[in-house]
Amino acid sequence: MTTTGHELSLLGWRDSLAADLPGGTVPARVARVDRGAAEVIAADGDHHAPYSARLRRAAAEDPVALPCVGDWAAISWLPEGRYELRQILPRRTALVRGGVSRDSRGGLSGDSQGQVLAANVDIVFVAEPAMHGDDFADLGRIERLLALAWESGARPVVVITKADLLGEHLPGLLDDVAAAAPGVDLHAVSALDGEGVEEVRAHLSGDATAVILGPSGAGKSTLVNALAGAEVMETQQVRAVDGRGRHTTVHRELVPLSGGGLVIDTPGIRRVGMYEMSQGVDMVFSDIEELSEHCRFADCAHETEPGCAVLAAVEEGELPERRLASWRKLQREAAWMARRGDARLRAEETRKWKIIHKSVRGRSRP
Ligand SMILES: Nc1nc2c(ncn2[C@@H]2O[C@H](COP(=O)(O)OP(=O)(O)OP(=O)(O)O)[C@@H](O)[C@H]2O)c(=O)[nH]1
Ligand SMILES: [Zn+2]
Repeated sequence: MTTTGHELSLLGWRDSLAADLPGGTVPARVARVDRGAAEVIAADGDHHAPYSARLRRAAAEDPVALPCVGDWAAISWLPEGRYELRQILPRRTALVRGGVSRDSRGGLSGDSQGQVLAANVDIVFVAEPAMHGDDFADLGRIERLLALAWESGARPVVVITKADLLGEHLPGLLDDVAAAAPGVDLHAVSALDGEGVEEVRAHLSGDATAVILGPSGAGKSTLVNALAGAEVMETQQVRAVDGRGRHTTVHRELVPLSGGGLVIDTPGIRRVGMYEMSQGVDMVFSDIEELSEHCRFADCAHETEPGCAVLAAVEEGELPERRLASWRKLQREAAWMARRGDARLRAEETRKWKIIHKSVRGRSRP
């Protein structure tokens, strides 16, 4: 490899990926995707890299094969004087949208609705404002985003933003949030006075990649700017000179931070609410899962069953009623997503059979 390992490691490169790099290619990290091409960051600079014909064919079969922000890609320099994105390297983690399902080996496949939104993400910051209008932080929304985060394979971290708006009530709120997010690191930040920003940044030390999920107005862009120590979100137009001396303007959704680490901030991820999340829900509500082991009936739904340890915990004030309601809601939603996924798989099977039948019929005709 002709690239300098040092710079690549700042982009989150892992040496284990080198084995999957085809000959004649160099690695580059996808900073943004457009139809049929990606903006990538390589050791020698930023490049525009249209997809190879083979990659386009693979993506037409399965949209999960499409590059997404955060992917590591193998790019090659073509004789006609441009880069081509030949293939993507195996993903460590993937944030996916509904329509994508995981097979038993953990591989992904998707229908036309399916999409991988970000790849190789280590940390999901779940941002929730301490105050949103006149309301306090929404614990149910935190639980939902945590489920999505766990599902991706990345580690969630809860960030309560706009902490300055709460004053003396902050510790009380943080207690409630901690109860809604067992086993998850929790930080309160105020971008106004810089409070807590260093603690958040510490999660990114080295080469970790993070995404920020949270409602509109949570202060996500403000936080990214605080982490970057610059107005990256407003001034995303980065002029760069590529290896061949041409100037390209790159609008990045993957932002390398000067102090190490990278943050992904994309409109697509912000807007999306539909992911597969049944395993994620179990992770978020690990306290309820634990309690349910003490229910009299193994298949207890914690509704009206006698000897229900979950209902008993609510009764005794150990488990907030709100949290049980939130679990029910997300369970229902996850079950709905799963059924939808099953229906999709069945439809896909039927379609394949029809094609096979057609070709068989076609062959048997004289
Ligand atoms: N008081 C206070 N206000 C903040 C803080 N952080 C952000 N804000 C304000 O909250 C508003 C929304 O901030 P943004 O960073 O644009 O929020 P966002 O989450 O990126 O919003 P979308 O782009 O709509 O998703 C802006 O007016 C910010 O100035 C904070 O720590 N304290
Ligand atoms: Zn029960």
